[in-house]
Amino acid sequence: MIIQNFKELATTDKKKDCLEILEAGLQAADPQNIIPKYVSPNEIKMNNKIINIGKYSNIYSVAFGKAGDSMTRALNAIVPIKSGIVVIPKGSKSKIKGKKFQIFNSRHPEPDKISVKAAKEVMKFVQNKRSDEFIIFLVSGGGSSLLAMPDEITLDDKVHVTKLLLKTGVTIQEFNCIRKHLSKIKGGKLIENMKCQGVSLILSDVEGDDLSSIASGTTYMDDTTYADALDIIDKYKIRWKIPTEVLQILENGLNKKTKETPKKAQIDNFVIANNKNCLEAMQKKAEDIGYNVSTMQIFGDIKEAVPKILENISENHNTCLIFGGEPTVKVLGKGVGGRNQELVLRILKNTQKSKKIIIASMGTDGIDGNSRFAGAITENTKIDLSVMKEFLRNSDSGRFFEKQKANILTDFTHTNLMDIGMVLR
Ligand SMILES: O=C(O)C(=O)CO
Repeated sequence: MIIQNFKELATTDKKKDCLEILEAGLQAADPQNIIPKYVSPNEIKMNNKIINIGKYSNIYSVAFGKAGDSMTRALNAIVPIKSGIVVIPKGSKSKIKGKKFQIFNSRHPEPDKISVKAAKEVMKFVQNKRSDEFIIFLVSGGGSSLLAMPDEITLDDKVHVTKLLLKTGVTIQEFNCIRKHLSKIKGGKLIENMKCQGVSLILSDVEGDDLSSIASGTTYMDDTTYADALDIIDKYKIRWKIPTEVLQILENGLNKKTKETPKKAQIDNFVIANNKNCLEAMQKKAEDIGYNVSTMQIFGDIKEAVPKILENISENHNTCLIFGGEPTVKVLGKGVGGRNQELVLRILKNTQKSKKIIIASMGTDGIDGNSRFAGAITENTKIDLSVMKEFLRNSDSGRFFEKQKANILTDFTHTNLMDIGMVLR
């Protein structure tokens, strides 16, 4: 079981069903179940393409992102990896045994000195490999913050811009467009001077599996420009909050004083799993239990995502609306909580008059926003509207559900395929 407080939360049959369906989604997101589908000791098979890795003199791995440790363990169990690097978030403990892999625990969602150290090591490692050698990159969301190589700006400025963008509610594509244009490693720059061959196996946590956005396209390329980065800054009217030095870098790029990010991919980048795989596994589980299932994905502003979910809730019994994706939230107060807990609270607030339902949502990575929980599960019991509004006003949904003992606990799950949730009747 990945959900650690399953028993405590499963207080009714319906809640138990709901938790079992979530659990199926989490299992589908587990790299231990994903990597063996595509990798064998001598081959990587993907999209009708076969890469013969057996012919290289040495095989190495470089993993960065929330799933880095688990992806490496799964790969290392199949392929004879000579050595590698793993960069995962602080607090998520590596389960790798032995000394073959260098492990870095850097900060997420804002980078820290370890992110810079790890980026330098990864760059050196990649550039040192010979043409008869091969690197398997294992990429997952979170990678953008875990590897940082600020370009002509200080780490403090990079952290400042990251915090600002996180609070502004920009989309991940917009966020990473700016990050790629302030970095010496993102947007394909990591592999620009690589002499050996390689492939990138990717867990997608971005809408439409946009390769140039997942972990900032570090092993891919960039399809955005300096002009796009500045347009995003103006769209959200945050120019005045950005340090002059940072704006200068972007303006220099716009005026062609510095080179654009790479526009052509050098190696194959394959998405080996995405959020839809979780939803499919959840649908199967729910149907096996006996529910009529519908599925949908939600992206964009959480306030617009909620009405879409409400519209799709069935009035019939034994129905299950499964949703995935990743809405964005604007952080308002100094509360505790993440977008999943907030989503559950918003649905709860809007279904006070509806027949009995179970509402749940969680991050497949196990950590929702600044809370220590993955998400929340609740029944639509009557709650004072003003109380819910107050918690929402302070972005404090985590504390709201803590009081109800309704938070879902998994700890770091060592994967990241966005969010999963459902409304079950
Ligand atoms: O860029 C990142 O690190 C993300 O989480 C999105 O992939």
